[in-house]
Amino acid sequence: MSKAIFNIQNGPTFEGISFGAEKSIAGEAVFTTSLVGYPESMTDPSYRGQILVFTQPLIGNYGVPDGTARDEFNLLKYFESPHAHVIGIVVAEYAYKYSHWNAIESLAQWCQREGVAAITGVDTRAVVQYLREEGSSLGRITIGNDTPCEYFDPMATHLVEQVTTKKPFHVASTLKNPVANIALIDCGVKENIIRCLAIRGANVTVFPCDFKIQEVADQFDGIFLSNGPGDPAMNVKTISNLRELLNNPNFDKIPIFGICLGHQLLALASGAKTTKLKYGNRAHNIPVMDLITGQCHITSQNHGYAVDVETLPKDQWKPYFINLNDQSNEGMIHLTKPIFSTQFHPEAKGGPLDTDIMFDKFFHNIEVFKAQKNDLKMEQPLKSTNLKQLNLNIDVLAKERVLL
Ligand SMILES: NC(=O)CC[C@H](N)C(=O)O
Repeated sequence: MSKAIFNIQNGPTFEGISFGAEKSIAGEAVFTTSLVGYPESMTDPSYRGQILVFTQPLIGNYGVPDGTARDEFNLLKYFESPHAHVIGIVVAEYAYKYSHWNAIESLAQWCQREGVAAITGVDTRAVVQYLREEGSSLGRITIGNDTPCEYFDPMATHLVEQVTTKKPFHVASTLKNPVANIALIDCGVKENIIRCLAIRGANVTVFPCDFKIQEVADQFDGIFLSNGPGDPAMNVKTISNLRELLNNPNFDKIPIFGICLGHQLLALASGAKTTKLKYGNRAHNIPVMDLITGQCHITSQNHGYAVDVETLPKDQWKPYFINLNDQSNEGMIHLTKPIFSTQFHPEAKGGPLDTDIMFDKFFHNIEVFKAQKNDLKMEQPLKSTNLKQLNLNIDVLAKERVLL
């Protein structure tokens, strides 16, 4: 067992014990107040490049499930992507003994295999007090007698490029008659988002982040914009593709739904701005209010940026949800088109399932769209021949994300 040191740039230093990879690292230090769900959070691509501080004091007590287990859609059953994306974790007390029916290894073993630095014995309350006062900060974990890494800001890099699928892939519905064909722009999609679409009967074709969606949108019944890491403004190509899609009157009726980064990209494509929050919202119990119905929902969240609601073009969009803790924007809805987006995560994993209804709303919009297409006799089912012209024959597409 080596000693480890957790430093915050221009801030305090904490000494502890290493229980993960024997690898010193540097990144952005952020905290989550979630009580459970460390395997899901650590494999969520949105955490790419970050050092995650858990405020839940005891971490590791239920071990880590089988990261290769698959469900009926060939999606990962327990992980949100095949690998860990956090580069380090900071905990108050690591549970050296774990027990759970589906655990196959300890958190320490998994971190060691995945190259994630981990430190235990840290007063995480003090870390959070510092980050809340001073705002998100860079941090580093130094193992043993290693020379400390230089501080490094992952937000200054294009993180989405590192996590998006390298080639399109296809997740087929298990229904004999699938209800919709959805195109998903993968900026680092969580497995459970794809599941939430597939479980409702959709075929989901997943495209790399900079894929020209405007060129194939007519083949689909709905478009989904995924979550993802980093500063949303870095995604220049994706934003310009979305802008073309939004500005093309042929696509006025196609339903679009974006979650978290997807919400931010939709806002940027519409001419709005995003800003960095002081320390972000990462938790499973954040209250948001639906500004249309006045209903309050408890939501799962993981973001460091937010849409500046004042910059939303008011002739096209209105805010949909508001965060009841810090009044930040939590979603938007188009005034005339079937498009909406949420800053929070309705797919949860982990977290409360209250806002699962957002997926139902998307499918309702799809149903309306399909009925309109029928009326106008312009139904265009997903024709693999058309996609073939783009080398996208769905029958030969990969069945899972294509990593480097
Ligand atoms: N979960 C996400 O999609 C995060 C979005 C973005 N990277 C942010 O931090 O705000």
